[in-house]
Amino acid sequence: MAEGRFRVGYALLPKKRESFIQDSLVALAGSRGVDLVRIDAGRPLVDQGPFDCVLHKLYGEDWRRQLEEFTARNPNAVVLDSPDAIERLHNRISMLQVVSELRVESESESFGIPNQIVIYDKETLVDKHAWASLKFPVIAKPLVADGSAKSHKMSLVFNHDVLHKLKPPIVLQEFVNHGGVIFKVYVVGEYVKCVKRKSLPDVTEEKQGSLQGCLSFSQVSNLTTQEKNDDRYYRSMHLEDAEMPPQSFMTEIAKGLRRAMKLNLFNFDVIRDARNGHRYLVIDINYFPGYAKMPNYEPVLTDFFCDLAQKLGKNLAKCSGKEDCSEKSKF
Ligand SMILES: O=P(O)(O)O[C@@H]1[C@@H](OP(=O)(O)O)[C@H](OP(=O)(O)O)[C@H](O)[C@H](OP(=O)(O)O)[C@H]1OP(=O)(O)O
Ligand SMILES: Nc1ncnc2c1ncn2[C@@H]1O[C@H](COP(=O)(O)OP(=O)(O)O)[C@@H](O)[C@H]1O
Ligand SMILES: [Mg+2]
Ligand SMILES: [Mg+2]
Repeated sequence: MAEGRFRVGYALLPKKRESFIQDSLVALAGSRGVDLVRIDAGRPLVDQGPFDCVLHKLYGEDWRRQLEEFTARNPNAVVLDSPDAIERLHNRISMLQVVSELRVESESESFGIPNQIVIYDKETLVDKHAWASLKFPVIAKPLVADGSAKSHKMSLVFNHDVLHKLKPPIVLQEFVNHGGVIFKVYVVGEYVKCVKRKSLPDVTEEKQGSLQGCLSFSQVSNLTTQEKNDDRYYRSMHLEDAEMPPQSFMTEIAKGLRRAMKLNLFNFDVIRDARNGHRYLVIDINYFPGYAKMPNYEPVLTDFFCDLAQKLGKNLAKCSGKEDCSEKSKF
């Protein structure tokens, strides 16, 4: 292994690779002694490398076995993050369970999750005892959150008459009015950054009465600028006017989640309850999200890799000046 260099192998799907592995990140990391090296998912992981660290967002039994074999042969290398820890985020109930168990002291702010139930079969869906505790409207979310397009398909349901149309297993979660703004809290090891995005508009009682059945949607916070420009609602919204949540409170929640989940790379979606401006609700946690959309993602990720190298006892040889000493040929 090259002396003084920290080799990070990455195994990512093409879409993620294209957004995350930007030349600007590769160059900056390289200038600080960190080489980002693509892992070929078509070849056994143990035949590739050497790697000090494996960064991944791939799933499946075969990949899990490959990581186990890699760790057995390279006990000093780090896998970011462990498949068992990531697995918790693939189920929308276990994902938010950790939030319910978290304790963070604050005199003025509080946090939690919206009321929700899980429904595994059609019979329970039409059994009114099952959803008697829920207040409509609710959002129906697929129980599985495995990154597939299907796992992001949701419905806003205004009354119980249309519940029979839904496909279990699903989570029925109370829709909480939040002023159409969602906060995304990005975590990279100890670094925490909160940003604002546009979300679903509030549902007023008047609107609820006039709306029939349910509305389907998918990945609202990822709508393109063009889509937002075309839409009357989004045009009328002024994201810049929304007040940010207290940074220290979000940081404490992030730290607690990181410790409890044993994850380094994730983000979580938070909304502020319109009925109580001091109450925050966590509605979603995502493994290895779109970091390229986080301000300054290159230095943040590079610092994270350098800190990791240091923790692993590796002294990095920095390049001098503007010289590019990353292993470019590997990309
Ligand atoms: O593609 P991007 O950059 O929009 O990132 C997606 C995330 O967007 P965000 O960073 O929160 O704005 C996205 O988060 P949201 O759905 O917006 O909460 C997911 O993390 C998504 O991963 P997956 O499909 O759940 O495995 C992420 O998708 P992948 O890139 O992992 O496919
Ligand atoms: N309980 C809720 N109350 C209000 N809006 C919600 C709620 N849950 C989700 N949303 C809206 O739906 C979007 C998608 O839901 P989310 O759980 O984040 O799924 P995904 O994993 O597809 O991002 C959120 O970004 C937010 O705009
Ligand atoms: Mg989300
Ligand atoms: Mg999600």
